Amino acid sequence: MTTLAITGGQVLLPDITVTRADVLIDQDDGEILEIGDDLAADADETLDAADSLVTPGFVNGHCHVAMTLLRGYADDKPLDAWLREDIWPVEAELTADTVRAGTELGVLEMIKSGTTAFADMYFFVPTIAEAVADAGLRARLGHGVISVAKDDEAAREDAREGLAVAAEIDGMADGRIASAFMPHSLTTVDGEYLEEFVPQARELGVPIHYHANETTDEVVPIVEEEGVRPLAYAAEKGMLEDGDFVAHGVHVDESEIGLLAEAGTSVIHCPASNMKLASGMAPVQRMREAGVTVGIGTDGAASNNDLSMLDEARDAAMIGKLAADDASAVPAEAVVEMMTRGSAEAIGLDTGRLEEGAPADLAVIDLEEPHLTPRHDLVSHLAYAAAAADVRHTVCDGQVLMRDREVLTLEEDAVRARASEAAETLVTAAEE
Ligand SMILES: CSC[C@H]1O[C@@H](n2cnc3c(O)ncnc32)[C@H](O)[C@@H]1O
Ligand SMILES: [Zn+2]
Repeated sequence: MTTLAITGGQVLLPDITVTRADVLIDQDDGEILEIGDDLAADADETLDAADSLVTPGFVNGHCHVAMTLLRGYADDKPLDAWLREDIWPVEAELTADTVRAGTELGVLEMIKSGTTAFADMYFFVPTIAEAVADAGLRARLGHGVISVAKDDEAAREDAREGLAVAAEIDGMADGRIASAFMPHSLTTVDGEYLEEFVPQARELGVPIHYHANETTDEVVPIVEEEGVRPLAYAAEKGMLEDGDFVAHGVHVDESEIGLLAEAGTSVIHCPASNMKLASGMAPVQRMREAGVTVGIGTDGAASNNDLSMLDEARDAAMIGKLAADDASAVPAEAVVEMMTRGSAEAIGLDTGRLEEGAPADLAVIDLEEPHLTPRHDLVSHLAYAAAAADVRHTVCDGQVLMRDREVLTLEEDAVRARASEAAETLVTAAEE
């Protein structure tokens, strides 16, 4: 057995308290062996965590990772115009090569900001899976299915690809990669295709993930045409079951919150994207009170514009209070729970907690910074004050992915150069 000890740090436990302890990891199994005092002596390797907080790796519950290529390409528009006028035309020019370059840039940013697991909906998913496997992260990935603006055969082909990709990649990278069936949203995939393909995803045994109730533009047509709220419509189509998870959930009413809680379908809150696209304020406090599992996600880098879960945590706390008109709503403990275990449970990956027997996925945050001084409350610092640049080390599945701010699984300069070139190629192709 090869062992790694994280020594001298303050450790964030599953009950969201902090204690002084070392963490001993079995690197062969990728599991935490013990959390306690003086565990360095028997370890083969150590990572210094003095003056640092050892936290579960952050779990980004909803992303489009290769959209790093479109960071800053189109800003300051609402969702529908942004997608139709800017994003979808350029995404039509994506290739496996450009998606690989964008994914590498995205996972590099994730590792540098302490994220060890994420859920992602995009195109060229086997290529994304390979890049995630090589970088050493954990992910649940799916091909985003869209039927609008396609003829019947093209729409079916897209849905068939969604199922085939889910079957192909599930369990890759020694189980670090899982899959899901991912219809883009309830308004961009026609009901007939949902009825045909969702049961096939159930047979495959994978969860369903989709954008839901993100803007009022997505709610009104369903209410008008179907006579029910969007999540009641989703339930009719078999898309609201235990293990399923929806992104955004901004415009959900009490009846839909009840449906989510009853079904065991989770919500991934994307506060930065919701603010930037002016989509609205999700009722996070209300959903949590009703027993809905809520995780946190960045959405893509084109609507955020970064992939830092620490930024997202602060945004979630701030907008959660505003939405509830209550400064005690969505407190620091809730945010820290949502960005770790909450997201992990929502996307169905076994991670997000530091305890014996749990997967060894963690980040070490350097506390020796002016903005993290004094240290009254480290949970508060994680929710409100820590930033991506404070992450010293990142470990996933027992493997050190970043040591002393140096990423070991990717060559940073080369990744940035390839991504810049791919972004240029993509945008040029879209302009021709
Ligand atoms: C079909 S793959 C995923 C698809 O989703 C687009 N997208 C990015 N951000 C959002 C968002 O906030 N709401 C809805 N759709 C979004 C992305 O550009 C891809 O086309
Ligand atoms: Zn999204």
